[in-house]
Amino acid sequence: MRVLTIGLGGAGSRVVDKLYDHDQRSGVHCTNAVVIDVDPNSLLQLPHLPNDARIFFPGVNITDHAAAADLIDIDEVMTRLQRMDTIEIDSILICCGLGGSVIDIAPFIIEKIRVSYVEPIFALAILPCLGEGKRVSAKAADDLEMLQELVDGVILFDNETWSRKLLACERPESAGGSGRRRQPLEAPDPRTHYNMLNERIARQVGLLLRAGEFNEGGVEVAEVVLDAGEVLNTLKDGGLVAVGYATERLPTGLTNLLRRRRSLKDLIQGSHERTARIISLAKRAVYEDISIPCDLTSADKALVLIAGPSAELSMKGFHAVRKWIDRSIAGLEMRSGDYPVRNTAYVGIIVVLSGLSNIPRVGEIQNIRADYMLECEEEASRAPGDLEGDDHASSFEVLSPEWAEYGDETMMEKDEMIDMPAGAGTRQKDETIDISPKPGKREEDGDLILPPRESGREIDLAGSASVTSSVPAPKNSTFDLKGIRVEKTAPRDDGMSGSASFKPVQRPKEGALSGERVTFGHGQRPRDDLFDEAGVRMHGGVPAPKDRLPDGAARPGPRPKEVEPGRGKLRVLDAAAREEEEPDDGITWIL
Ligand SMILES: Nc1nc2c(ncn2[C@@H]2O[C@H](COP(=O)(O)OP(=O)(O)OP(=O)(O)O)[C@@H](O)[C@H]2O)c(=O)[nH]1
Repeated sequence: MRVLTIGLGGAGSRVVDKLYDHDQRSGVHCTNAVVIDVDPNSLLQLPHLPNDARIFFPGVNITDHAAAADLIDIDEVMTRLQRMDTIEIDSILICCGLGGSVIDIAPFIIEKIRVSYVEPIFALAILPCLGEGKRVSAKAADDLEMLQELVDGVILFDNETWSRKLLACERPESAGGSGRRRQPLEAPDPRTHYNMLNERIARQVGLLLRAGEFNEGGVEVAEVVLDAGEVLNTLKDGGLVAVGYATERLPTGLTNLLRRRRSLKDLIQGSHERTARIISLAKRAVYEDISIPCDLTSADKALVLIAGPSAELSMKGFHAVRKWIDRSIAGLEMRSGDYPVRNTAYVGIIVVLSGLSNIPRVGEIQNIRADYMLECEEEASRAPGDLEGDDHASSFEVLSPEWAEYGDETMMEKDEMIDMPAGAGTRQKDETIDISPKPGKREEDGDLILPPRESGREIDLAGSASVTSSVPAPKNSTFDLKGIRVEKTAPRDDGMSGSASFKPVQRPKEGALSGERVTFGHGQRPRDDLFDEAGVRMHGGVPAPKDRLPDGAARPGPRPKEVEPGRGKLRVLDAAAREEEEPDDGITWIL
């Protein structure tokens, strides 16, 4: 699908930068990108976007993050958008971090975009970590509700879940793969940490955006598997959306080659392995490697896409997965396709669940908001006038000294990014600072020039002044301490535990979909013939369907057409080099 991606604020800009990078490397070129921010350092540090894709609105006092949205001139943004070549786009994707300040311009921008564009607008929204404090979570809950009303679908990514995953665990790369393990991640700096999260987002969402597109070596593309319309229809009117994405490295090496050639028995065995691999990948995509943990049975629509070398794409496994998802979701719309990719060492699967009504983390931030509002009211009744100060404190009290130190370092680094005239340390108050992110930048310099200050105060470009002073620390530094949960100062236990109502996501018992011959337990599923067609049966550990889960009689009306898997071929460039670059689960189809 051809998409115009718009990044708002630090998180949105960095995510769009990553999406753009993946798109360029894939050779598909289906992404137009533009990012908007009031923090010059955040824009300067984006490694991939061209300069004219960065829109900077300088503020009089950029540490006043509450006013970030006031600084942005929506008409100027629209003019820039209209200058872009967006004639062929299928949709618009607004990327943003919930709980930030630049997201406040979303309603104004979306309103204007609706006037000028007919394409559907989606949002890719990032939920903050719990450790960022109750105030951020509370604002995130507000922001999410605001977005839901404005756009056609909100794809969610949860920083909390993925931060834990990336930081804490060391788990096998894959059950049947080469056995490589992820390295445990120790004490990452915020930049690396966000970079890892953004890489994950770009893989999950980027591939979905490219699902119906092919690279320029189009002659090798035999057939479209899932076109943009299928992806759009899954996301559209979808409310909240989660994207699951799991990959597995295929066994390689001489032993594997010999084993394959040995006998017919091995061939049959190989076929079983391929089936089991697809099924176990689907399980992982839905229950583990999903952008935000959710209840599969509360989804309205689903889309399944498997990809990898065509010889490794077991149709039996694919059909089993399709049936499983189709029977599990509450709604009626199910789309699927396969996506043969040459020269890749990975098999992967994407599962999109949309129209989700049960997402524990969303419930959690809503509860935190209620809790936080109560606290604010109590605070206000105790000491009216002090609330604002406390408010600021609540966002920063969770920061440990190490991170605070890092924050200062980061800000110093950010200062270094700014190209200041000689003698910057003693610069005059009216000096104009020209920040040129990259040599060669010509056209858009106007956006990256801070205006002279009127008052005698110096502009604090990095927003670092208030961190070390008695003034509350600034919130809009590029890599501030957000996203990192520090147990020591996390919100009060009682506050959190009282309010967070986690409904555990239903999971099947291990082995439920572990292979070809799996059987149903008693009373768990509405129908016993679930996987009959594919010769696969399920154990009883699969999540029991909710009331709305369809059984034969409960599904009214005609079923929508289910997409039959097609066959397409995507040329993969330099797969070996990509393997070097992406030692974890980087499937080479992104090239
Ligand atoms: N995944 C990811 N999340 C981020 C990143 N940067 C920030 N976030 C999250 O997004 C939320 C909003 O942060 P930003 O987008 O930087 O905020 P902003 O809109 O630029 O404005 P300020 O709040 O003034 O910084 C934060 O609370 C973090 O949880 C990033 O690079 N990747």
